[in-house]
Amino acid sequence: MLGAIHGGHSSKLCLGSCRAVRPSALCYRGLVVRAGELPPNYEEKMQGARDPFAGEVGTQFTAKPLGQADTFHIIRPPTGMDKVTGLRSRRCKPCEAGKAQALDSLTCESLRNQVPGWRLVKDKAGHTCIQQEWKFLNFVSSVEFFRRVGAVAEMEGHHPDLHLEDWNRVWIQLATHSVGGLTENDFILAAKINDIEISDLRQRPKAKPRNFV
Ligand SMILES: C[C@H](O)[C@H](O)[C@H]1CNC2=NC(N)=NC(=O)C2=N1
Repeated sequence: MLGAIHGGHSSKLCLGSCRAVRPSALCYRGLVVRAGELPPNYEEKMQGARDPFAGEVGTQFTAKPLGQADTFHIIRPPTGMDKVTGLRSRRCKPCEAGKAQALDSLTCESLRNQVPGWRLVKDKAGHTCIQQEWKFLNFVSSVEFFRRVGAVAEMEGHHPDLHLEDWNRVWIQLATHSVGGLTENDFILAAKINDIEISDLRQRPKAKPRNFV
């Protein structure tokens, strides 16, 4: 459960989850709100937040605590930290046609460097997309991989093009169809797809013959 946001900016990068000290109210940038009325895009602001240190709690965080004595506080990570903590921890944003712009090639190249295994290609319509290929144990494992990817895509509201041929050869293409090119959503989803556990689906390395002595 996340707590109040201490108005100050932490100079330390603090990662980890937050724990309520005593859930009585939230002090958000000096504004005390009831826990039920979380400010908008609260999760985004809490990215990389952490538990307060004992000393911080003990000293009420500073001489001038922003919340009530019994609010619970979180030291916010420095502004813009989400750019540093990586694509995997970010969320895709809904993109309506005409509102989002496709990324330029320089930006695509730098984002591509953050998603190992993916490469920039042209899809069948000639639009730039990113693609990665896999080979799985069998047809069932390939379909299970699609199921796992589908769950992440639905969670993010951003969807890949899934291809499966020769019963266990899989490739995925990612592009933002509403802009006809690549947006950050594609790289965020690519990073999350890279995080999917697939060791149970891959071809097992050929067992070496064991010498029975
Ligand atoms: C509103 C919402 O963002 C759109 O319907 C989403 C759904 N999933 C999507 N997935 C992809 N790959 N491209 C899109 O443009 C897209 N649009």
